[in-house]
Amino acid sequence: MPILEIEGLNVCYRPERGVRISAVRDLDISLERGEFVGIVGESGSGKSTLGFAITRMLRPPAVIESGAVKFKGTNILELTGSELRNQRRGGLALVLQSGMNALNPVRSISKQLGDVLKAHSQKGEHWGRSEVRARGGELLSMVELDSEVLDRYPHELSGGMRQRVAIALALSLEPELVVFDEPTTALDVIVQASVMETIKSLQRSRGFTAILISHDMSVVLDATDRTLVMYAGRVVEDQPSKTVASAGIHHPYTEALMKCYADPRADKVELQDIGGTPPDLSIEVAGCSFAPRCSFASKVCFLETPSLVRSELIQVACHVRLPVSPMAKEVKVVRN
Ligand SMILES: Nc1ncnc2c1ncn2[C@@H]1O[C@H](COP(=O)(O)OP(=O)(O)OP(=O)(O)O)[C@@H](O)[C@H]1O
Repeated sequence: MPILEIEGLNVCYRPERGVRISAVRDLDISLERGEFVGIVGESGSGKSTLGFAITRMLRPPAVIESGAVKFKGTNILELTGSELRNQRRGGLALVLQSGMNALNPVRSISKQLGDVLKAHSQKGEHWGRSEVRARGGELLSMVELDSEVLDRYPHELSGGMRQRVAIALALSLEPELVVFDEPTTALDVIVQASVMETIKSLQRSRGFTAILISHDMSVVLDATDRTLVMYAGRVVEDQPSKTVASAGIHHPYTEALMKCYADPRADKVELQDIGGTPPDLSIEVAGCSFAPRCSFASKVCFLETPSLVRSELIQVACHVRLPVSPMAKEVKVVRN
């Protein structure tokens, strides 16, 4: 059984003043145990909304309009607060972009760890000062930090150290699924690479299932087994990460994204912007959301929303690349 199954998920934001925004649309995703899956897409494509929905951390004005998020077969969207708290142990965890936001600025790291361990303690467990320090030392060493960090406050740590502490906190309850939402975006390139190495090695050694959310295609391709490309709240492509660079079939949006990133090993790099702007998610339009920016788009693309179609290991939602609609078979493909 997959560890995570998302079925027909629709999430929107309904602010008191302002328009309704449909951030995640008709999403179906399935993750096998131990997989490391990357979710990539431009700002506003719905990646974080999805990450928050998976870990049930969405707050108003976000509303889950329909769908299911099944973790080990249980729809976590139907759990009560206390059932959800019980699920956190050995369950789901979220690591956010800035370690500072995840940490309490006025409590030392050991106190914060103690808070988490006590809040989720199980029958027979006692989290006194020495137990917390022992477990804290173990967790910090897992993320390559010295145990003296236990006595520090978040403002005394560098950005990279804070992010490592946030990862240690997330792993303290031994989650089986961890969502990393832009875990290294706020860090400089060198620290970014070393924190990513730690995440990769922890994922392999501890065997948890992981989702890495990033706008950076190269980070996702380097770290993950499988890449999902999101556009305007939908998954438009699902490929094994190692074949993305060489694959013969792509969604035109993925192709455009790939042209925006530089391979640092390449002698010469030519970058192209995608052109146009992402769609206004407050307006429901027929057809493929990428069609107005797509140089291959044809009539059918403006009329029917394409669904993900499988071709061997690849899934692409595009009338032109993997046509299923009888209408799509008749259209003339326009190439630039
Ligand atoms: N609290 C909110 N209230 C209203 N709209 C929101 C809110 N949070 C996000 N949105 C909207 O939902 C859509 C998806 O946002 P989301 O943050 O999930 O995208 P993202 O791909 O994670 O972007 P980024 O990489 O910039 O974080 C966007 O149009 C965004 O403006």
